[in-house]
Amino acid sequence: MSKFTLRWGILATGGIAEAFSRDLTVNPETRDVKDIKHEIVAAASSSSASRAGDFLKKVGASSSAKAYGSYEELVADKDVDIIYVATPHSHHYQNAMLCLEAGKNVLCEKAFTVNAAQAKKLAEKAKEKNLFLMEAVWTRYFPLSIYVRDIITSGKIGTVHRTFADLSIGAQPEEAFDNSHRMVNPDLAGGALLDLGIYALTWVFQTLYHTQPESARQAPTVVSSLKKYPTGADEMTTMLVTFPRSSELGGDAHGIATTAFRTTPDPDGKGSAGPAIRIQGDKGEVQVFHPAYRPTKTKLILSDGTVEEKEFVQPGEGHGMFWEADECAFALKEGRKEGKYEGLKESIVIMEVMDEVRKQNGMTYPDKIETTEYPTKL
Ligand SMILES: NC(=O)C1=CN([C@@H]2O[C@H](COP(=O)(O)OP(=O)(O)OC[C@H]3O[C@@H](n4cnc5c(N)ncnc54)[C@H](OP(=O)(O)O)[C@@H]3O)[C@@H](O)[C@H]2O)C=CC1
Ligand SMILES: O=C1OC[C@@H](O)[C@H](O)[C@H]1O
Repeated sequence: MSKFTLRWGILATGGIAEAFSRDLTVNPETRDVKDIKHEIVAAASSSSASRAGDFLKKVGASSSAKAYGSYEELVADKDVDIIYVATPHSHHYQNAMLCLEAGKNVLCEKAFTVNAAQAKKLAEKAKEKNLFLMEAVWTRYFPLSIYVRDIITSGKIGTVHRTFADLSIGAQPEEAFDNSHRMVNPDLAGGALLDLGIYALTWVFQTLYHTQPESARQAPTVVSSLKKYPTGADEMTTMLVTFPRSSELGGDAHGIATTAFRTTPDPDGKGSAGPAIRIQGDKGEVQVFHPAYRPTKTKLILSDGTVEEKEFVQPGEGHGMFWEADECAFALKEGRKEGKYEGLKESIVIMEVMDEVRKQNGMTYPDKIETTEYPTKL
């Protein structure tokens, strides 16, 4: 069988660019995916071509892959089908727009942009240019997430009324990050909300919004509380998200999404504290264990006494980012322009929730990273 080959360009050479690129080099057959292939054909570093070259060697790309010392050169490469944007959140809008303007399909790291206005502009540009664009929320594409969503849509736990989701990391930020680190630096759109809260929201949205019939999906309202870190970014944020639903679908549903640096839902690293995510229906609940971004364990508990625990062992080598990469390949092969398990409308609604949370709590970022002006030099 001839395989569809997706030729990747990697924009930036930091931590997640490395993890993602290594996953691209894992043979898809090790996860039973037979009809697509990934190839890294180029990488670019904003600092130097030699850094990009070292990166390509480190991740095991082919020796023919090209190394660029600017993102502009990468987007001009005719051999690149899709670009993975792996810069800090502050830069996603400018970098993704650069790719789209150059006619490239894009997979852009989370949080998609700094605000919803930027996300909308990217979506419009992708549509205008007939290009694929997806937020890289890798968790949505895990077999575990597909299993949980199937439980919900099959009605096994009845009507789902509420989801609790916590992604907190149990780190002392003063020790873990200096003030210029992207996790806490407002110039890089740092803070728990955009970096980690997005995963708590992912669980709330994929269980209370995405699992609804498309015509019934309505943007939620939110009330929130946010605690700031001395840099001005947030270190702890909690959101109560209410999804309006008709009475036939069970009436309103509540999502409680929370995130923090200093605490963790898994203090002993063994799950003794219980699940990080609880999806509650009127016939039972599904629990998902920490960490919300890369969970491997679930527990289904039904009111008839059924208890089913499941472990999702990662097939073969790799980190698990290949599932979202595969989705990009399938989408391009099939001519789809958006991700199957989180389209652009949903990414925008989630950005709107985060905008509202920041507004309610007076958390702003510098104008130059909130702007939709393109190009803007950062
Ligand atoms: N899906 C996931 O599990 C994860 C996702 N992420 C997301 O990936 C993105 C990048 O995170 P991560 O890889 O940890 O970050 P790093 O700081 O490790 O890397 C970011 C890279 O972006 C480039 N860059 C361009 N401009 C800047 C700038 N002004 N400051 C810093 N870096 C810059 C640099 O590459 P170069 O010099 O080559 O241009 C740098 O190496 C974030 O949006 C984050 O939310 C992060 C971790 C996990
Ligand atoms: O996306 C992420 O997931 C894992 C976390 O450790 C990281 O900070 C975050 O960016």
